[in-house]
Amino acid sequence: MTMPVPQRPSDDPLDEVLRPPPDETPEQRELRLAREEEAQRISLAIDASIKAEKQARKKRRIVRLLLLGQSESGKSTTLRQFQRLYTPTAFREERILWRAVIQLNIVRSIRIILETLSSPTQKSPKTSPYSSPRSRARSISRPPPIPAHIPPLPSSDYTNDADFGNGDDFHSSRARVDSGGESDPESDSDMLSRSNPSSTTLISSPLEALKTRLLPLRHIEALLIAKLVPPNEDEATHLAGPSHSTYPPGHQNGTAGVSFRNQEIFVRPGAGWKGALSKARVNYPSYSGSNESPPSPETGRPTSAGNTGLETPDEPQEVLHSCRKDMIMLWNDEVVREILNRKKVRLEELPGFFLNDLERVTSLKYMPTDDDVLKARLKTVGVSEYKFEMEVSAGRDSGTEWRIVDVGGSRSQRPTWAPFFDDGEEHTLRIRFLCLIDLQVDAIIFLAPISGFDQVLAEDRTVNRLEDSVLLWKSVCSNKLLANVDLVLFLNKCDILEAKLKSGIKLSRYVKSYSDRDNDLDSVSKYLRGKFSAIHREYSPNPRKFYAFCTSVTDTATTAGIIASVRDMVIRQHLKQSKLL
Ligand SMILES: Nc1nc2c(ncn2[C@@H]2O[C@H](COP(=O)(O)OP(=O)(O)OP(=O)(O)O)[C@@H](O)[C@H]2O)c(=O)[nH]1
Ligand SMILES: [Mg+2]
Repeated sequence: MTMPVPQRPSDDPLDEVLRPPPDETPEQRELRLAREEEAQRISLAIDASIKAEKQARKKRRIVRLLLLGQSESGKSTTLRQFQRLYTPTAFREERILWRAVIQLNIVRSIRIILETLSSPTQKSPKTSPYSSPRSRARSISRPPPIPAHIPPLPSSDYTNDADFGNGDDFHSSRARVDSGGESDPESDSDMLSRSNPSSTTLISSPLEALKTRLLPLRHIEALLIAKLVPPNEDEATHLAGPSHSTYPPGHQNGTAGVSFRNQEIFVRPGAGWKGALSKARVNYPSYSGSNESPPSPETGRPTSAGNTGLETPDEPQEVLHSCRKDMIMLWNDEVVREILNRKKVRLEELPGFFLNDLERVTSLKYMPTDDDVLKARLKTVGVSEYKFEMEVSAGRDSGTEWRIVDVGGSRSQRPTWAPFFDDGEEHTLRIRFLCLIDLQVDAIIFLAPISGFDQVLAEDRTVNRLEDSVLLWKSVCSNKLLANVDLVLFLNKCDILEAKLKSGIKLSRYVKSYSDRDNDLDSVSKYLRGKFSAIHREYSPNPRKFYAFCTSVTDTATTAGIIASVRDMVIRQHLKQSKLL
């Protein structure tokens, strides 16, 4: 007699999951088999690419760096510094492409000034030096009757100097952003118009006349946006929603009635926007890398970096050139400066500031210098990897392939970092696996712009920038998946920090624990470095070295030395890891 053998449950836990459903129809079966085949194909392709990558890493040196930090922290600028140092020829050849970005940065600065002048402001003290009759008498902006109906300027990126006293270390963690105090829409117009009370028409004032003369800037702003932003990225022009234009009404073009005060033009990292510009670029056969571009044979002056067909060649530069005297007059006007000061609009500290170089950068023969390229501002969205091999001229490291991953740092962009260290969803596992384990990030450079202690995030005006950086740093340090990745901290924008401290802005006003320590660069940067170091020590899953530098990544001389140290450190780490492969 034979006994029935009981069915033993499988030892493989996946068996249960993978077993086809008992009532599967022939069509469902076919579908399932096709899906399994496709999954198998993808899996094999991934395995092949992992293998190829491993072999490549063994054969030649591939060093991978990830740049992290909040928006405007200096990630893309650091990337440009690497490119400048390691692929100088390519960097130099690309400088002309940055001219369009710089043109847009200039237009934006001028627009901020005009909007600031048109917005109502707080009551100034009776003894305000801003209303000195002498300065008014010398000013171009003497009698503009500012229309009272113009809506207030959106608050600047700077927090008010209120004591928020919420128990946190950061006074401004829930910063009140709008300028406090009593609103007095007439105080600027008082200041600007008292010397000519009879002027009533908009056009009768020098400021309004000047605004009218600057109208073409609005047109080139639209052109430049069209040129820099690919057609499928048109949300770039709608980032913050429209607000009222401060250009005089009636001027019709693509952006009529809409102000771009609050929005920033962005690009996805990678060669996309450069490609679009360079395809249209006129070649300069005799270009030798001097600071001036060679003239075009037909016109005797340089041609533009790009031509989308919307413009005559180099139209933005021609317009900027023809408006330069007015822009210079506006920026150098005493009363204008006083109003900007009073409203705490510190353009010099905003990214993409070129107003002190207007004569040079609006010249028809203008070719951006290395420093200009580093100062230009173009926001990043998405995540992208830049590969570059060191040129022979870069010295002993030539032949090493560097892969630098740049990400967009604004809050809406941070979910895109997830593949690098999110341990959440299962579908990200494979990507993380690729990025961190097999492709390996050798180090992360984390940028914390410590000059932002009195600023709020552009995308969330309730959050202090320094506090945001600290929280981000904490999450990077504590991430288990990054436990073996070296972290390098750049306490960045030290040049701006120094200027702020020198101008009398006190760190202790925003960071309570700083109390009455010296308010100078050395003391402040040491203090903040200590804070970041403590977080690193406390939150790192495993003990690891702490590398920190006080940086101004727009400064080529100091940054070259720092990048050399980082490079040596990363290569050492890389060699250590390759031995483990
Ligand atoms: N003065 C000064 N400006 C800096 C420094 N670092 C960066 N900048 C400027 O700050 C602006 C923002 O820098 P980016 O490199 O674009 O910032 P990012 O981190 O890439 O920002 P997102 O792309 O928005 O994430 C640029 O105009 C830079 O020139 C610095 O150390 N000092
Ligand atoms: Mg960027």
